[in-house]
Amino acid sequence: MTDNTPRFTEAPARKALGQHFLFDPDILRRTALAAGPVEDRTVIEVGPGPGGLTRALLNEGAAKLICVEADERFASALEAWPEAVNGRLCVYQRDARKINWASIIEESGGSTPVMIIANLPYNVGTPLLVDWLKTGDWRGEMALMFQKEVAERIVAGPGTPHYGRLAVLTHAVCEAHIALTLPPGAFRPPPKVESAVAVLTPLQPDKRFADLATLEKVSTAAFGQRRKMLRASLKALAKTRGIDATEWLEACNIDPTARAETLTQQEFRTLAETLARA
Ligand SMILES: C[S@@+](CC[C@H](N)C(=O)[O-])C[C@H]1O[C@@H](n2cnc3c(N)ncnc32)[C@H](O)[C@@H]1O
Repeated sequence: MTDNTPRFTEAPARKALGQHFLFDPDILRRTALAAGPVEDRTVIEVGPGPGGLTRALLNEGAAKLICVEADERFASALEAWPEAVNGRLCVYQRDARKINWASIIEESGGSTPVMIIANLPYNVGTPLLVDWLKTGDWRGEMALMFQKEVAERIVAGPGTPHYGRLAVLTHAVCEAHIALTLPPGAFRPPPKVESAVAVLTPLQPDKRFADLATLEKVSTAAFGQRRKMLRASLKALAKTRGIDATEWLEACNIDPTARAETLTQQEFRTLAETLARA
C-alpha cells in the first residue's frame, strides 16, 4: 500500500485551525475502527490534515471517503493522492461549519448511512456534533476525537458532574461511549489537555426523539443555571409559551425543586413534548 502521508515537518501546524496531528499507525487504526468496520462504507472525515487517519480509513476499506479540510496546504496535497484521482477520495477545501452535508454526499456519489470519523479541531467540534445530531436521515455511526472533557460531556449520564445539554441531545438519538483516551504526547504538536474518542451509535428509529429543537431549548435553559431549582431555571422558557414553570413540571411528574442534573433522558423528553404542545 502506498503511503503518501506528508510528514509533520513539511507543514508546520496552524494554531488557529486547532492543528494537532496523529502519526502513530496503531492509534490511527484504532480510531478508524472505533465505531465498527468501515469496509464498503461511505465515510466523512473533517480535518484530515496531513492524512494519517485518511490513510487508515482507506487502508481499512472505506468505499468512499469525503474529506473536508480548511487548510489549503493539506487539501491540495490530498487531491494528488491516487484515491482522489480515481474518485474514491473526495476532497473539499472548505470550512466544515458551512457545509451542506446531504448535498456533498449526493455530489460525491456516497451511500447512506454515512459514518463520520474525525480528529476534530477543538474550536469547531461541539457545534459540528450538535448539527450532526439534529440530522436524521443520512448520518450513521460516529467516532469523534475531542478534548477528553468534551467527550465526557457527550457520554455523561444523570447525576454525574459532566451531565448537561450535550449528553441530553446525544442520548436523544444515539448511544455513546468513550473508546480511546490519548495523552497530549500522542499528538504533534501536543495539545494542553488529554483527548478521547467518543463513539456514537444511532438508536433504532422508534427509540429516537424527533424534536431536538425543543429538547435543546429545554436542556439549555435547565443547565444554563444548573445550581438553581428547575422551577426557577425553566421560568423564562415557560413564560415564552404562556405557561407556569411549576405547573409544567408537576404535569410531567417532576419535582419543581429538583435540579437539572438529576433529570433522566425520559424526563427531558417529557418536558420537551409538553412544551411543544403548550
Ligand atoms: C486536530 S487536527 C487533525 C488532523 C488529522 N486528522 C490528524 O488526526 O492528524 C484538525 C484538522 O482540522 C482542520 N480544520 C480546522 N478547522 C476546520 C474547519 N472549520 N473546517 C474544516 N477543517 C478544519 C485543521 O486544518 C486540521 O487539519
